[in-house]
Amino acid sequence: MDARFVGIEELVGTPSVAVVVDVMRAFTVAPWCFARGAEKIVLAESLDEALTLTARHPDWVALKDGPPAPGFGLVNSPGQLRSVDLAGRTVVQKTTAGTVGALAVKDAPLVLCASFVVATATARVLRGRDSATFVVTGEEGRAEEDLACAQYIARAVTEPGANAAGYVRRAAGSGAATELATGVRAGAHPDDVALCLEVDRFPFAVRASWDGSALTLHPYEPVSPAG
Ligand SMILES: O=C(O)[C@H](CS(=O)(=O)O)OP(=O)(O)O
Ligand SMILES: [Mg+2]
Repeated sequence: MDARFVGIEELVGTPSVAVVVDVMRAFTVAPWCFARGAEKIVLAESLDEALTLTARHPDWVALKDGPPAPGFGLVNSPGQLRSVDLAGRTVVQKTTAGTVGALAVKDAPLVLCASFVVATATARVLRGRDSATFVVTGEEGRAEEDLACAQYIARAVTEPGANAAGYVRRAAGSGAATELATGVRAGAHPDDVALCLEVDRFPFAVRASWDGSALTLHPYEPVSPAG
């Protein structure tokens, strides 16, 4: 598989397959929402749009990064989310990097939102594809945690069972991990870094598709053989 690794600003045209990587924390959080029972996640373009959507749909719940804020019932923290019951709920997610990256490739025929917790499932969806564009969402395409995860997934496509340890070590040493661990990033839980570094916590991938009015995430089961 021909793998390209680009920042959001470096995207040119519409890729046929896009894998949007945000390890810390948007696309670790999204699978956690599904694990806690969420039915779908709607990606908002702005905080205002997130609040407009939840005003229109009072049973939906808005999630943003940074500190807790009025109108947002959830924060972008896997450590905080893992004890929240989201059974049947629709989550509206808006973050600084991850959701922006997914919206930047919304016209691509296949968009996957990925992190270490869904790495192998994501690789299995990609198996057999000629090419994939990995969108490295953090730090203008240079975020080490996102790049390491993207490179691991690309490798796992052609090398099932590839050892993730070196990639996880790179992510553990990233600036984002340090910021989360030292309280620089608001809305964090002490377990966030560890939860973001868990490889294959979940057996499903996460697919983004346009549902007519919004880019919406759902769990997506790979159909290719296991591995
Ligand atoms: O919530 C996060 O960890 C980040 C916040 S920021 O990029 O450091 O401002 O957002 P994300 O979109 O999940 O990378
Ligand atoms: Mg990030």
